[in-house]
Amino acid sequence: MTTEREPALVARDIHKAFGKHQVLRGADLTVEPGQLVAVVGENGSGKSTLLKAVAGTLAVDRGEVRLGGELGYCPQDPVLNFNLTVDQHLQYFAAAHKLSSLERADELVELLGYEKYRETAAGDLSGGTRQKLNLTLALLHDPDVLLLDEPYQGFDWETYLRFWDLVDQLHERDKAVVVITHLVFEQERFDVLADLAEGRLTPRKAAKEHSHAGA
Ligand SMILES: Nc1ncnc2c1ncn2[C@@H]1O[C@H](COP(=O)(O)OP(=O)(O)OP(=O)(O)O)[C@@H](O)[C@H]1O
Repeated sequence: MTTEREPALVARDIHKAFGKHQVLRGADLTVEPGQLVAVVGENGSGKSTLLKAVAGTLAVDRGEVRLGGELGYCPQDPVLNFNLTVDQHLQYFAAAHKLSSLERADELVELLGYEKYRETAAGDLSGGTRQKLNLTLALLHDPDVLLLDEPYQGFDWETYLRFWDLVDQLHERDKAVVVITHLVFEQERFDVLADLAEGRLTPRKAAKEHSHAGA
């Protein structure tokens, strides 16, 4: 018996212009729980604009977004307070999400390998470490839908591989994950590639084996 589930994310007919520049012109995206989706497209095609629109940090001109659960958004530019330490960021975000413990934060810091910077102010961190903190903050409340805008910029190779271990774990736990990527070699990791061109998204199945097929 198959049970119909609500999509994790539905974005419909998203339009966004900056002045006369129509960047999004009716973009549609549906993501199911447990789906890993790549948004690909040329520089300037509107990928970050789309994610901001879906995350609700940018007002759209037209269109609708529906989420089937809690959202986590990791923007391209870390939004950190440079005067606060890593630990202070974790504590404030945990409080904002009303989390009773920092267990998940500890796990993520360890997995991304930046424990030794916990007492360091964000302003003194390297770009890659700031990005690790940015990603940790997006994942802290264990969201159901994750939007990641080139989340591994500045990561060294080891951290990049750990990032993918983390995404695999989320995938297995039925989280919906949308990642903006430029890297052709990693496209086989995804269930769906959504091409953004001329303001619209065209989804196509990635070449990988579909572990969820028929499940
Ligand atoms: N706040 C803004 N004001 C004016 N124009 C903007 C603004 N934000 C984005 N744009 C323009 O919208 C277009 C799409 O930008 P966006 O950053 O979404 O592209 P992208 O596909 O993510 O690019 P990249 O691959 O280079 O990261 C670009 O032409 C950009 O200059």
